[in-house]
Amino acid sequence: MKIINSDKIIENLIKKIKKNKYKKKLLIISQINKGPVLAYKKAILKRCEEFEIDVVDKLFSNDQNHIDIIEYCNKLSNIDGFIILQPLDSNTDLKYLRNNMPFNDLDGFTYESLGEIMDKDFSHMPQTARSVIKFIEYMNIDLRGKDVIVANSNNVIGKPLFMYLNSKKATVTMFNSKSENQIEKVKNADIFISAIGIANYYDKKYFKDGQILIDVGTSYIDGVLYGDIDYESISSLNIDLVSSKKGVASITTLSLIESLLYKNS
Ligand SMILES: Nc1nc(=O)c2c([nH]1)NC[C@@H]1CN(c3ccc(C(=O)N[C@@H](CCC(=O)O)C(=O)O)cc3)C=[N+]21
Repeated sequence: MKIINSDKIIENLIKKIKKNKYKKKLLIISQINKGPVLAYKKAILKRCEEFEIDVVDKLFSNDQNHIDIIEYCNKLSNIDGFIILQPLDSNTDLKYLRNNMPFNDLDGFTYESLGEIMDKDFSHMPQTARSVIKFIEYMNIDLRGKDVIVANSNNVIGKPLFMYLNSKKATVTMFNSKSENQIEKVKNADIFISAIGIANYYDKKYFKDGQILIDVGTSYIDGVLYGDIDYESISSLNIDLVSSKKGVASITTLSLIESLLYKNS
């Protein structure tokens, strides 16, 4: 098992970010202030401080909703990009927000961005999917003709990655929670990308020599980070692995900032 870590990707992203000469302002919208949302916000704020990027960190309360959010946004000026940290409160209408957010979309949120992705324009790709692509590019993987399985079917990982991989002429299978015969299917794949969020779910019986595995899962149990794949059980296989540690999650924040600085519309 060979572990591919993010060190070099991070180094290159930081170099690129430091080259930027223009002052930029990021809008972060959230409605809950704990768990993974808070963890991500703190990671973003820390990097923004490091790179002297202005931030509007706006936390809405649970009795506010999409109308309050859009009203607030329409009064703001000089925003260069936004991210809405999910989930929002269930009373906040995502559809309304996807139709009405007035700023540059950095995390594949708006219907316009989602529509572009369907049309092979990946400039507003969600950052988690973008970070998976950064690893694929870093590993120099030729996707043409490859059998790729994506174990995730949501709007920020599975569906955008499906469109991207398809555009690169891979043969893509997207799993969902009802997918059957997974062992047989995963075993026959060239590349397996997992984001199910169940610790150590995929073990040795799913894999074989020569495969490339990208584990996007991050489950915390008693403060310890686990991926979807049981690394210990596959350690003797000849596999290239992007593990959950020093993996996809470790570059999403920098990728977000890269998009803020270099993708203006
Ligand atoms: N619209 C939206 N997009 C998201 O991508 C999104 C979201 N909402 N809601 C919450 C979850 C959670 N999530 C995290 C990502 C990185 C760290 C994190 O800690 N990153 C560290 C590094 C961690 C490591 O080194 O592995 C960093 O970037 O410096 C935490 C949490 C994103 N999410």
